[in-house]
Amino acid sequence: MLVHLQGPWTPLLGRLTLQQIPYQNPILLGTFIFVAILGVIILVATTRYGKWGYVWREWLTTVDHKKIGIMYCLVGLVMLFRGFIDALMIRTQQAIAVGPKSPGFLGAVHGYLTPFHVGQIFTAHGLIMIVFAATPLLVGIMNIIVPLQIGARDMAYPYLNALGLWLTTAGAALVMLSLFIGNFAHGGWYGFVPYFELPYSPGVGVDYWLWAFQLSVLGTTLGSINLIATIVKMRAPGMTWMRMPIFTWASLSANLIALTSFPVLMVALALLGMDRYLGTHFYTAGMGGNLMLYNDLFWVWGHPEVYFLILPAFGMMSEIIPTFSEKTLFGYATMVIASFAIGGVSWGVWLHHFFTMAAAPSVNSFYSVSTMLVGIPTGVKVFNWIFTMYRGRVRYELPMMWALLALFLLLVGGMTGMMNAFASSDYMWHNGVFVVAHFHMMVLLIAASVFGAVEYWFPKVFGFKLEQKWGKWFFWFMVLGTGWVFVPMFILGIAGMTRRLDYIPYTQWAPYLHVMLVGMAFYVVAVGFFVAHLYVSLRDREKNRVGADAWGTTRNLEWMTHSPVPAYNFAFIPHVNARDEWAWRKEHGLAELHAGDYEDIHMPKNTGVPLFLGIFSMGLAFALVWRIWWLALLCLALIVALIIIRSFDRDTDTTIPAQEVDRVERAARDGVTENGPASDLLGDPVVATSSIRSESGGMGGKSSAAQPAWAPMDR
Ligand code: HEA
Ligand code: HEM
Ligand SMILES: [Cu+2]
Repeated sequence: MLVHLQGPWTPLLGRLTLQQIPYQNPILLGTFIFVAILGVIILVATTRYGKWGYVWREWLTTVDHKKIGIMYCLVGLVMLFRGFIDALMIRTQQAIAVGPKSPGFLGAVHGYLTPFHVGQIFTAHGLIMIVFAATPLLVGIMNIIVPLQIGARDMAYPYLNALGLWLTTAGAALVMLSLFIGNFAHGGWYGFVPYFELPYSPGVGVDYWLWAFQLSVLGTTLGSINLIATIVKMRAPGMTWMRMPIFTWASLSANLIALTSFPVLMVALALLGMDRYLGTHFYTAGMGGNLMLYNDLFWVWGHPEVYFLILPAFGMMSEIIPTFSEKTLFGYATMVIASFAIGGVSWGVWLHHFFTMAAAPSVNSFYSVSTMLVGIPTGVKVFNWIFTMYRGRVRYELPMMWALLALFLLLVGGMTGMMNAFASSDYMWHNGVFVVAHFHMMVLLIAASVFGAVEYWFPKVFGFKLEQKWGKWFFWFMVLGTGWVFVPMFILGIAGMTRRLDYIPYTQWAPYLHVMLVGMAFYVVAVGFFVAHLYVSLRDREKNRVGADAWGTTRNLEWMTHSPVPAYNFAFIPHVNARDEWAWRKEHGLAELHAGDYEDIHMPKNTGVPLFLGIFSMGLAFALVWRIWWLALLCLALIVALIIIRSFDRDTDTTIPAQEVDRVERAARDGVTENGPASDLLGDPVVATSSIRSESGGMGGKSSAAQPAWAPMDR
């Protein structure tokens, strides 16, 4: 039998005892066994196929923005799955635990989860979905696409880029670890004071929440510095501000929001940490602290954060809609202005998250009006997209379908957001599921844009298109799930159902809760179709190989270079002549490939330092959660030492020789080289074709210009 470990070693492990491992909980035990088996399979497979060297060289130590972006997306996808399982558990619990006679299992009075578990689940779901699923997916896509769109060879700070990835991953891993060692916070994703203070939440849950959050904040802030610097400083010659692709604009505005708001959250969490660890009183009413300070600081980040998420999603829609309407984007300049207007106003609306906290009516009115103002620039965007489609040759391929779903969700989420913005109506349903339904429309809009963007840019990154059949099933079941889960939620919200419930006494609400469970079944089927979509796409990838311009009607620079993109992105840095440069080149007959006298290309060199900084940061966070002071000091010392050692390292770059560039270019152009085929990102031989293999047709019908144009001016 496992017993509480007592003895001279106990102080060495801080608060950590064997009892903290929830082996009595069958759900967690099952999850642990599943994860352990999966882990062993991956380790054995990597060893069996001798891939450790490849994984280390090509991925773990990489500073290539494309690979870092892919890894960000993988982290986001894994966490999206975890967050989905959490949602499934909440919905199942609420469908069972309704009515006074509802049954109880596994030690719960109603349903199969205790209130403590339900609390942990919605807290983890909220935090994971926002900072470890949506954020990494968006940052990942920005990482891959922005340098390509501006004609750069990498990000401004490739090393910092890898560090951002590994810090975010460390935070995500910490949340996952809390499943199996200890527990997670159960007071909601945005935290409450004084409830999250030590006397009221003495366990490790809040500490896990605090440090995981803090690691992701650090990672995202570093990422935003990098993206801003890249966009400002690394644009190809000729790319003036108003020639910048719209997704790059969206990324710039989003990251300006991130850079100015994330540090506020860092401070908010640091002060809470000081309260918990050092006994200060920033947020307690006694000793001169102020409860409202936390709410203000948190939401001064929290609201701009949602626009940090939505602006890149808008950027994705703004790329997809013109391509599949075979037209240029309507109202480019107003799109840019609207992004910055949304970003600017986002600073002055945070109080709408606590209209009910008894501020003066004049204060509530101010924030009500400022919140509503956001509808104007957002509306500008909506009309611009509609006018882009108007009289265009709209092709309903998968990326476009996702973009249109996103547009629809924006209308529903936006209008219900406006309803929240009235302080008077918010008084009725604040803390209710109407608000939850509002923001799920918005976050599912982000998910829809991300899926659209993945469909859209996948061929650029991997060299082949995703298949369409299973992808469409996946799409339609997502639509079904969204309708069946969130329409009843709006109704229950108006009926007065509050959020975060583990038990619902009103039997009258049962039908709605059961309909929502059916919606979850649609989502589960959708996940199955998603897996089939990926599997079939990978299996049939040779059939779906594409040339540079995968969709035929693309418009920006990223479509000018090969698919998959070579390590150096562009053999020659392109010279930009127009907005929609690639469309311009196609129109001017400049889409022909010219081999040239390639030169050596100077690139950043791989390094394992960011990975180890991530690992030691996670160790530090874990030690702080459990108050294992020696481990905390050790990890801190290792982090400082690594930073110092790295700062003396002068050997941080490398050169791709001209012959190698020539080989890769020729392989991509002709599919043959003297030294064998070039490699793609998956490590397989690329058999690039000299003609495009897209079914969608090129500009004006049949596929035309497909290959990169290294025009003489591109030097
Ligand atoms: C990406 C995420 C995202 C986005 C984009 C938004 C966008 C908006 N949100 Fe939402 N919101 C959240 C995520 C998001 N929100 C989250 C996560 C919470 C809760 C957190 C928590 O408590 O856990 C929340 C909570 C929340 C509240 C607090 C409710 C409460 O706690 O009681 C309020 C109140 O005003 C609000 C309002 C709005 C408004 C007005 C918009 C606007 O930006 C919408 C603008 C869009 C449109 C209006 C549609 C398009 C426009 C037109 C077609 C033009 C014509 C229309 C008009 C001029 C009106 N949101
Ligand atoms: C498959 C899709 C999803 C489903 C079915 C789902 C379901 C739920 C449910 C049932 C809740 C609890 C509601 C309550 O308190 O009564 C919830 C809360 C929440 N969800 Fe989702 N969700 C989904 C996707 C997402 C995504 C993609 C995000 C963010 C990017 C997200 C962010 C949140 C947040 C922030 C909360 C609030 C947590 C809290 O109260 O502390 N969800 N979700
Ligand atoms: Cu808000």
